[in-house]
Amino acid sequence: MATPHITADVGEIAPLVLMPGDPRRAERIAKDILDDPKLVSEVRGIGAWTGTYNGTPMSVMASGMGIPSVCIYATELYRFYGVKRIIRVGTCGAMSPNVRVRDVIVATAAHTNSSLPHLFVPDASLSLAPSFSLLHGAGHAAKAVKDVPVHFGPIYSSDHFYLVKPATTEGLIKLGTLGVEMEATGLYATAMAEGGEALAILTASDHLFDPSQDMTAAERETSYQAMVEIAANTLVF
Ligand SMILES: O=P(O)(O)O[C@H]1O[C@H](CO)[C@@H](O)[C@H]1O
Ligand SMILES: O=c1cc[nH]c(=O)[nH]1
Repeated sequence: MATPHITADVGEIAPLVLMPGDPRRAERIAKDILDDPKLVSEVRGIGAWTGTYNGTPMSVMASGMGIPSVCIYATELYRFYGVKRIIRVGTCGAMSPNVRVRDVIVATAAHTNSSLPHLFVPDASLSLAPSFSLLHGAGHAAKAVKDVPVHFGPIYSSDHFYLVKPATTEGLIKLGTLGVEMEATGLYATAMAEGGEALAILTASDHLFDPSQDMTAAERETSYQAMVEIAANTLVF
């Protein structure tokens, strides 16, 4: 059975999924960490690979950029493919002065400027949070990573990469927000709506206030080792 955006047969995508935004990062991650990775869908260039991670079936599939895109793929995976757990492995801009480029952030909540939290329930703005069991697992998995700082805290999902409003950034930082990206809110909302589990783990690819260490486009595709190690071990925790 295919969906409008995935051509894999049911059973060809594992219940555990790693989901970067970038399709090229997805392919690299799949080939790096999965044994015997097989390409099972590539509609619109969004590749999905399935193999095993330390003997457990696991898939890697990209989400594309932005909340509408991640909502499409996550909904189809939870609703039609029996996926149980999705962990986003993305890049973000660091906001907090305590986070440096290349640090890892585990998103304990996702603030947003998107209208999505208002769409599911009339007259309510949902609190968008990851599943507790994945967050708990990430706490354990992060302990094995010694060489990269791992921060736990809220992040901000923005609908516009370039619309950075100083007053918004300042207010978010005062509330302890660690970084900005574009999908976690959509993934957390979709998991709640579809009865799945979700978490976002991010690598800071740039800093809003100090561009001196910012990653190049190539580094954003390839610098993911600590984040992916935590995410894969959390999926199987
Ligand atoms: O690196 P990925 O996972 O795509 O994540 C970040 O990068 C993209 C913007 O450049 C957005 O998708 C944002 O969320
Ligand atoms: O969405 C993103 C991703 C990386 N860096 C940013 O500033 N924003």
